[in-house]
Amino acid sequence: MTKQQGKILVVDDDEIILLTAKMFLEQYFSEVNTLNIPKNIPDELDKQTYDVVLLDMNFRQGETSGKEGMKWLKEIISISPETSVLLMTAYGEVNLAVEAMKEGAADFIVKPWQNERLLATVQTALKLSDQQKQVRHLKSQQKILSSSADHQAGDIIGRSKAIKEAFTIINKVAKTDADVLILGENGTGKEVAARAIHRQSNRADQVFISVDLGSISETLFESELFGHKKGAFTDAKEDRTGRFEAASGGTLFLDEIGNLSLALQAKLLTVLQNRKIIKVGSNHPVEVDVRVICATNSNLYNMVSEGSFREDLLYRINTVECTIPPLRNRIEDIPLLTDHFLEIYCKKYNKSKLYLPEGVIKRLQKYSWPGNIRELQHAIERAVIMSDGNELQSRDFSFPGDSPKEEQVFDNYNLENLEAWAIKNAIKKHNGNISHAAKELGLSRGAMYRRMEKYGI
Ligand SMILES: Nc1ncnc2c1ncn2[C@@H]1O[C@H](COP(=O)(O)OP(=O)(O)OP(=O)(O)O)[C@@H](O)[C@H]1O
Repeated sequence: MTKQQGKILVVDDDEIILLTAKMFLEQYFSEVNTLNIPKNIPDELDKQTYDVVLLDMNFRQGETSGKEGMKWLKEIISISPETSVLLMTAYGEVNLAVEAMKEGAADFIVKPWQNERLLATVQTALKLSDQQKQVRHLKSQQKILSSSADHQAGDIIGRSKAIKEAFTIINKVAKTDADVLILGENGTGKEVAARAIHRQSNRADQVFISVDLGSISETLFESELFGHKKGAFTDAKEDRTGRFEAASGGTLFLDEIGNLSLALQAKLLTVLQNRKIIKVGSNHPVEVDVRVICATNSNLYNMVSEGSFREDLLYRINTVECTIPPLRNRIEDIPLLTDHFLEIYCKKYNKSKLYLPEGVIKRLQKYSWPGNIRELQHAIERAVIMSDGNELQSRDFSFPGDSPKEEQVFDNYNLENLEAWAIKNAIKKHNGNISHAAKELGLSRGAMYRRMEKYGI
């Protein structure tokens, strides 16, 4: 008979009860452990996660109040909320057991038990615990997904020779489970490419979770990626599922991998090698089944020679490399992309279809687009908002460096104008590298993006 997967813990001060329960339950469930001292419960739950705990109500000779059982019930629920607790009561203590169910126990078993009834009750409790885990998993996925929903994009648009080379790699690698490293300047569409790989993969009906490693602080890195146990640190008010676990079964996109410190690179490497995570505050490894796609705008090979990126991590993540070309090297794609964004923004701002004259397209193709497609997208959005009539004009676009307004900025010392000017020029100076520009301005990447959004850059 194949045993059902399930970890059961039986807690009772009576060794005979422990032995009988263990011998019986072990025939049906994959792991059954026992404890005769309830005060060891917290340590045991810290070591491993149990699906079901069978808990005695009284642990002292002659004691029938059930107070101790109630205390441990609350403790178990607070340490491990997804564990189903079954209380074991003596005949006549049924009222107490009902009281315990109000406190969160899944059910109760009257001692001496009938084996079939014990088996059925434990099986139901196991199912309940599985469902609770699924609900928690879905909730945390939902939370993470809704926070990244704004960044979702459609298919990769483009027909230039340069982007077709990237398509070839994407199509070849998608069906495999190989780890992929996507390289390219900021805003070229690395995340769009990662989503395209996911959509064509065997994991397409599972989640795609994206993490911007550049915006996670050093202290929160482990908790964000691997999760934490309640109480692991001051702000850990409840258990938290990390991105690796939430992405299990699907694809995890690690953006800006070049921004990780050497210490965090070592932690990430261990997880990528073992495919197991350990939550902060726990010492119990959890297996994760994720396909990892990394991206960066940094030159990781240079970083390896400078000693700021681990060579072993680079070779762990770059099984296949795919470079997304900058927009200035694929100007043939500009008409397609502008059409695409015009459609989106005309709809968004309730404008009737806008036309882009040939001359304006040529002007757009002459510009170097240091912020790549993201910059083009913002430029079109701003032009749609500014436009009158059904045609966009060159004046509806403002290109840093060629606008006479640039000089006027200093006429009135308006701080917002000055800030927008500084941001645009820092991006230009660093050839579209947002991280480097943000560093020069003394901003985090997150703060930089918020300001770019604000000023429509
Ligand atoms: N080929 C494309 N077709 C349509 N939209 C695109 C394309 N490539 C990029 N975009 C859009 O451009 C913006 C930037 O894309 P994305 O976030 O994928 O770039 P990135 O290279 O990952 O940027 P970063 O390096 O800053 O993280 C997004 O809004 C995305 O929808």
